Amino acid sequence: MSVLMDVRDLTVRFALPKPSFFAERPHLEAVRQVSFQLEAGKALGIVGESGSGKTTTAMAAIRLTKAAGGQVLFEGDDLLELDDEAMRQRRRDVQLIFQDPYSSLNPRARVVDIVREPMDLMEIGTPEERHAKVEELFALVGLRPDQLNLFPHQFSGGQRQRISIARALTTNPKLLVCDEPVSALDVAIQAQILNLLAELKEKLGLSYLFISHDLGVVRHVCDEVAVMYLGKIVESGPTSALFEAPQHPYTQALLSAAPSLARRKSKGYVRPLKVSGDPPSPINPPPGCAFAERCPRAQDVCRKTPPDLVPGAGTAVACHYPGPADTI
Ligand SMILES: Nc1ncnc2c1ncn2[C@@H]1O[C@H](COP(=O)(O)OP(=O)(O)OP(=O)(O)O)[C@@H](O)[C@H]1O
Repeated sequence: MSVLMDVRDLTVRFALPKPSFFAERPHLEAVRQVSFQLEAGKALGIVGESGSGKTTTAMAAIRLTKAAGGQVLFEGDDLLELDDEAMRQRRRDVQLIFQDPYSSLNPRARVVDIVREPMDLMEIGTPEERHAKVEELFALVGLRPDQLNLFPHQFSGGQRQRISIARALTTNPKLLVCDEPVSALDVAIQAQILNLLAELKEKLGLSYLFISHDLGVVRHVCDEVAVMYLGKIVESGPTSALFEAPQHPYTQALLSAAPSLARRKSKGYVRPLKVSGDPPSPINPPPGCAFAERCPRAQDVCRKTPPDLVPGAGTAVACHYPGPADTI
């Protein structure tokens, strides 16, 4: 298997407003030396609580957010170093699917034009070829040809996500970055869209960077999973190893809080996380392991020394005391 994307020590800092004229400008380190590899034709899920840095990692990896450091080798080219023209060419290889198909489609345009637009902007093919491609993709994502001239409001949420997927596929991308692609949809529709994404991955040999706070969703689609906590990957590995034998106490807490589909469907259900407290502030991250304050296994070393991400038999884990859940 060949590596499509090799991310090394990716770091992203955001400047925050100055608290006073004389004070130094504070920074928030949203992504802290994150490294991962994505193989061609595979899906890597990035999971974690809100604010853990999932979206910023993905956006920095495809240069839509500025990185403060690191490398992103995409088929060997460092995306962070490419000049504008080379990056423009590379943009065809990477497309995005957003959470909210309601707001990401222009309400005043017919869907045929919405889907064709990336090819128009990137001057791909003749007008006839572009139209034929739209028709082909419409069928591929499960929409009917007689729906081509309708407007977005004439479609359901799931159908609108199908339109977004068709649009993303017009440039024949190698990588789709899917940022919470089913979070805005009813649970019953979520499965249909996840199945479609899994099917397209096989048919087209696509790779996915798949961002979700929902482990159940990631399990459906991803070959590998990386768990983020306060801007760092704390555990990563093949999906089966991560779900069956998680080694990091934070992954174990996330998994034990992941509800069954039936519970998620029940009205008013709020997902609990079986650890107390909140993550520390990313403005002043603690010197040791960021999870130490919430961790049932934490010892002195955890509060002082940050653990490295170390490969193990199943997953790679950044913890001074990794081990199965029943050791908590
Ligand atoms: N433009 C920005 N300026 C300042 N801080 C930001 C900016 N964008 C994100 N952050 C901060 O960076 C951290 C990571 O945010 P990010 O959106 O990547 O997390 P996430 O895991 O994707 O969360 P969510 O699931 O809520 O989107 C958070 O502390 C967030 O407040």
